[in-house]
Amino acid sequence: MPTLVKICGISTSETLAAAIRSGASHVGFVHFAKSPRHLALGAIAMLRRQVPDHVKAVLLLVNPDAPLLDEAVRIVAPDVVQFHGGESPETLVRFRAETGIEAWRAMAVKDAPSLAEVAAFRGAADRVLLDAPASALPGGNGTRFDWSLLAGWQAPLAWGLAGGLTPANVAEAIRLTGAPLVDTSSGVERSPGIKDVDKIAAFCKATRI
Ligand SMILES: O=C(O)c1ccccc1N[C@@H]1O[C@H](COP(=O)(O)O)[C@@H](O)[C@H]1O
Repeated sequence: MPTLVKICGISTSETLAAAIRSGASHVGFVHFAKSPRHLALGAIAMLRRQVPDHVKAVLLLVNPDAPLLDEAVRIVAPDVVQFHGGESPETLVRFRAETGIEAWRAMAVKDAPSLAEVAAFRGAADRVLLDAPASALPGGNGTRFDWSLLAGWQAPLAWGLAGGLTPANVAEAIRLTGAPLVDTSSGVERSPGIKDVDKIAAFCKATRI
């Protein structure tokens, strides 16, 4: 089974096309004002319309309140919403029941007990994204967690690996963790918020091991 690849924080048609051409299974758009990758919902909707059916459009939100979530879903019509804050399992259950849209939840992994918290999202999230703990931002910091924590881990639901993945380390990350999906943002950028088409291509190529 090929590893699924999500390129997140896309903000231009050019880098979106590069991700699609390079074989990404998912492309992500960030709506979070503090992020260098933040886009207005209207701008995301325009890019989203350029995503072909075989690639899934992921909308990243951080602790959205109900009106923002409703508006974002109405304007963007994403295939997936990636919740990247402290959203509860109940919030995700309600979201999925009301919209029928796939819900992912990012989880900060700092130690073994934090991995145990993933089980609370079984039946609530369609997938969890294991990411490094928050620092300047809740995510998108280019930092990785200790992948050896995943040795022998039995995933209680579908999952993906995020945090500090780059073209240079993603193959090793897949080999070590067996991640079925890898997610990168800052690892394929020239500078914060500016994606690099060559790095996107190199990242996608490096996942085919
Ligand atoms: O990318 C952002 O700016 C961002 C902002 C707020 C929450 C999450 C964000 N990004 C996500 O964080 C992980 C890891 O990113 P990185 O590869 O370490 O840069 C990934 O899921 C991003 O989509």
